[in-house]
Amino acid sequence: MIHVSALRKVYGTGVVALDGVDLDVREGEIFGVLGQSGAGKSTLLRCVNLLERPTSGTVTVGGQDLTVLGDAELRAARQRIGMIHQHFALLASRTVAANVAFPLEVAKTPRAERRTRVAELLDLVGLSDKAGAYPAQLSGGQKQRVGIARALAARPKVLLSDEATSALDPGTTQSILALLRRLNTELGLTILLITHEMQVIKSVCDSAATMRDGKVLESGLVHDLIARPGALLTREIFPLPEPAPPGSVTLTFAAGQAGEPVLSGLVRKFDVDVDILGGSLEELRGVSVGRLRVGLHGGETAAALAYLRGRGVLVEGP
Ligand SMILES: Nc1ncnc2c1ncn2[C@@H]1O[C@H](COP(=O)(O)OP(=O)(O)OP(=O)(O)O)[C@@H](O)[C@H]1O
Repeated sequence: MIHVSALRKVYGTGVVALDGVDLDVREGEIFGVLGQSGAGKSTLLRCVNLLERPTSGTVTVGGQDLTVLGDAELRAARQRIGMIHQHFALLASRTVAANVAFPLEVAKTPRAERRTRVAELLDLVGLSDKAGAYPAQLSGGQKQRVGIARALAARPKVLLSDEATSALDPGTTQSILALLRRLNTELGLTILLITHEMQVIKSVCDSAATMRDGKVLESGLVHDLIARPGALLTREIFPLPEPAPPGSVTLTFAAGQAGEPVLSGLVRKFDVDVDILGGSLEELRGVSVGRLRVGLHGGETAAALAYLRGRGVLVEGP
């Protein structure tokens, strides 16, 4: 649905914000781009709908290369790409309904159709009772729901989310993420979001990319990345002291394995002692994934490690 190739953005100041970014977002998935402040995430997102013109490279959305379009064609293409923002970007002097209606007015949608569509959208985000309220009378979560309704007014296939939950408390963050997941499922909406919050990646993203210094360091399906040796995402999700103590082994139990009695089998079959040095268990989109650092002593250690690998456990070290 979104294909970004060799994207480079050098600002007038000489700052290289994007330095050869490639990204593929599949139709119907939620794709999260994770990175620290200054990594280039916002620049990347703004380049995807050409709010920022890339210095070089291409951006294709729904099969259309946006970088070659003229102004009028680009305006039409942008209607198929909604966007939501960290600070909501609502018009303070307009009611909730009028905020949601705004893109429909710009698109010259007839008044009666506009009214029906606004009612549908407010119902979709659970704000039908706030149609006549002003943004100042809403909570942060409600404001973001208005932002989402407005972004979906023109029935886009793609939604871009610029740190949409960063200004919200954890409970409200979860409810907005649940809404995004529901819209993704019910409308088949493809969502590209940027975030610095690991919680966002853990709870809703199918795929993820990690950015640093204008580059994508790794990307793919979250569960595939977790199963990849040395993945940065795994280290972020399951922080363990680095470097690992000499002789220790780090085990990653990917989707579905975390509930299996693998360690007890290890002790029984190979007569090894297992020291647990650290670890944690996380839910990634509802599936348990675990990472454990252990010391193995005595018995048939090499055979024990081979057994773990044979069970599909990612074994790193010693
Ligand atoms: N309009 C601009 N003009 C010049 N430099 C810019 C501009 N916007 C961003 N930058 C620079 O580009 C780099 C990447 O910034 P960007 O905002 O894309 O990163 P980010 O990962 O989204 O960080 P944050 O979460 O802090 O916004 C930074 O060095 C930033 O200072």
